Amino acid sequence: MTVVLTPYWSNGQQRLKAEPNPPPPPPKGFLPAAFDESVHEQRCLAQLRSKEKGIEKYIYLSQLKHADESMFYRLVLGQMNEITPLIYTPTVGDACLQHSHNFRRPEGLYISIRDKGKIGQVLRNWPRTDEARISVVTDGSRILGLGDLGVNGMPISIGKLSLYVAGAGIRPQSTVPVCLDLGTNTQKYLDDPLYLGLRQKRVSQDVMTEFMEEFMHEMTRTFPKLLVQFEDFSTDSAFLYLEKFRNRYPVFNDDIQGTGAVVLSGFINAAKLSSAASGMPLADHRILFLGSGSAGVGVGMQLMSFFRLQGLSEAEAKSRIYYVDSQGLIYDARGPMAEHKKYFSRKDYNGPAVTNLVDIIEYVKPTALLGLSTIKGAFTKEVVELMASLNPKPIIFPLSNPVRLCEVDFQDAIEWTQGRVLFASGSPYADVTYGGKRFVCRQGNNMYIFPGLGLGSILVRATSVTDGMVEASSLGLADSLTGDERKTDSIYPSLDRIREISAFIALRVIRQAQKENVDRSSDLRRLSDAELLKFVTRKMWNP
Ligand SMILES: O=C([O-])CC(=O)C(=O)O
Ligand SMILES: [Mg+2]
Repeated sequence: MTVVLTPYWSNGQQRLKAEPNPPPPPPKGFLPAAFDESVHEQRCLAQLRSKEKGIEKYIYLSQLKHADESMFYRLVLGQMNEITPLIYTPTVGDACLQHSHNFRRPEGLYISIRDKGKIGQVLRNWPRTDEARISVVTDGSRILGLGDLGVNGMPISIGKLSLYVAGAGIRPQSTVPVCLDLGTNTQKYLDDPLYLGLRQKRVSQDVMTEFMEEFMHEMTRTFPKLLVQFEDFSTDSAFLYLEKFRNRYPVFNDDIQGTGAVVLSGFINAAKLSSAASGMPLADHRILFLGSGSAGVGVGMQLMSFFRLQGLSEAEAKSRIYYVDSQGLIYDARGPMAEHKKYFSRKDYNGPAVTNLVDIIEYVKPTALLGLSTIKGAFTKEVVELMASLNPKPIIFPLSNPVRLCEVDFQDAIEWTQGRVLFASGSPYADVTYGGKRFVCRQGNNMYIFPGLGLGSILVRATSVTDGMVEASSLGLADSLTGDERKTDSIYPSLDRIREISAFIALRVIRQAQKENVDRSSDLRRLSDAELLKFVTRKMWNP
C-alpha cells in the first residue's frame, strides 16, 4: 500500500527515486487496526464491480494504479479475463476518445512538435532513465479503428504497457508511455476547448520525418537499454518509420508485426483443424482479406510464412492471398494504388471491377476470411453462410477493434455456421451456447504477442527486432496450446496463462536472436532451454 503525500506531478519521480521497491508500509496510524492486504483485494474488486459503465471501471482502475500499483496488478493478474477488457481493448478505446475530458494526472511523456530541437531535454525529465526498458510510442493518428485522435491516443500507450507488466512481468518503473503531438486532422478535437493537444493540423510527412529522426536518436541516447514499440500510427507512417528505423534501433511495429504474428499463430492452428475436416492440404488454403491498412497488409506478409513453411515458393504463397479494399478486389489492372497495396495486388485478374464481397467470395472460394476493415457488420449473414457452404470448418477472423467496429459478432458467426466456424476476433466476446454446446471466443489480438516478443528482445538485449524473431514469437504462441485447449478447437490459449505463454514466447525469441547474432546478452547462450526458461520466469516482476 503506497500512501501518496506528494504533489501529483512529483509522485512518480518521488516514488521512483526515493523509495525502495517494494515501498515501505505506511506509518503506524495511517491504516485501521484490522486492515489486511488480502481482504483489501476483495474490497477493491467489490468497488470495481460496483461501477456500471466500462469507462467508470477504467477510471477506478487508473486511480488504483496510481495510488497502489501493486494492488492494481494483483487484481489484473487475478482476474485477467475480467480486467483486460477494462484496461485495454475495448474500453481503452473509450478512454482515448474521452482522454481530454477525463485527464487527471500525467502518466507518460507528451512530446510535441514544438519540442523539436530539444527533445532530449524533455526525455531526460523522466525519472530513472537507466531503468527504462520498453516504451510504447503512438502519434495518435490511427487509434484502434477510431481514426485520428491526436494526443488523446495516450491511453493506448498506457494500456499496452500495463499488459507488459501484467503479461510479461516487466517492472512497472521500466515502462515509458509516450504520445507524440504532431497535430490532429480531426476538427472536433481542434474545436474542443478541453482538448489537450496542439490546436493545429498534422505537420507534413517531411517535417514529421525530421522530428522522428531526432526523437529516435534522443530516445536511445536518453534510455540506453530501451526497446521501442510503435503503436497505432496511420498506415503510411507505420510502414515508413518501421522501415526507416528497424535496422538502426531495437524497434518493432505492433500493428504490422504484432498483429501479423498473432494472426499467423491462430491461422496455423485453425488451418490444421480446417484441413482435418475437409481433407484439403494445408498448402491449398486461400485467404481473403477485407481491409488493406497497416494491420491488414502486415498480417498478409506474416501469413506468407505459413505457406513458406508448407514448402511453397514466394510467388505460390502470394497467389494464395487476396485483398479487398473500399473499391473491391485489389488487382493491377484496376489502376493506380497506394504503395503498400501493390505487393498483394492480383496480376491474374483482368475482368471488370468486383466490389461486392459475396461476388468476390464466389470468385476466390476462400477457406479463410479475415477482417481488418473497421466496417461493422461487413461479414453479413449471406457472407458467413456462403463461407460455411464452401467449407466444412470456415475460418472467419473479424479482427477490427474495438468491438463495435467488428465485422461480425461471435454469436451470429456461431449461429450462421451451425457452430462450425473457426473464429477469432480482435476484441473480446462473451461465451456463446449453441445446440447445447458452449463456445469460447478467443481473441486474435496482438496482446498475446507483444509482451513475450518484448520480454525476449529486452532480456537478450537485441540490437534489432528481426523478422525471424517476430516469426519465432508467432510459432511459439501456436505451440503453447495445451492438450485440453486443442481438444476444444481452441486456436489460442487461455489468457489466464499469459505469463507462462509470454515466457515461452520470450525463450523462442531469444534463441532466434542468438541465431541471427543480434543478441548482446551473450551469457544467455550458455543456458539450456530449461535453464533459459527458468531465467526468463525468474526475471518477471510480481506484484
Ligand atoms: O490494441 C489492440 O487491441 C490491437 C491493436 O493494436 C489495434 O487494434 O490497433
Ligand atoms: Mg494497435
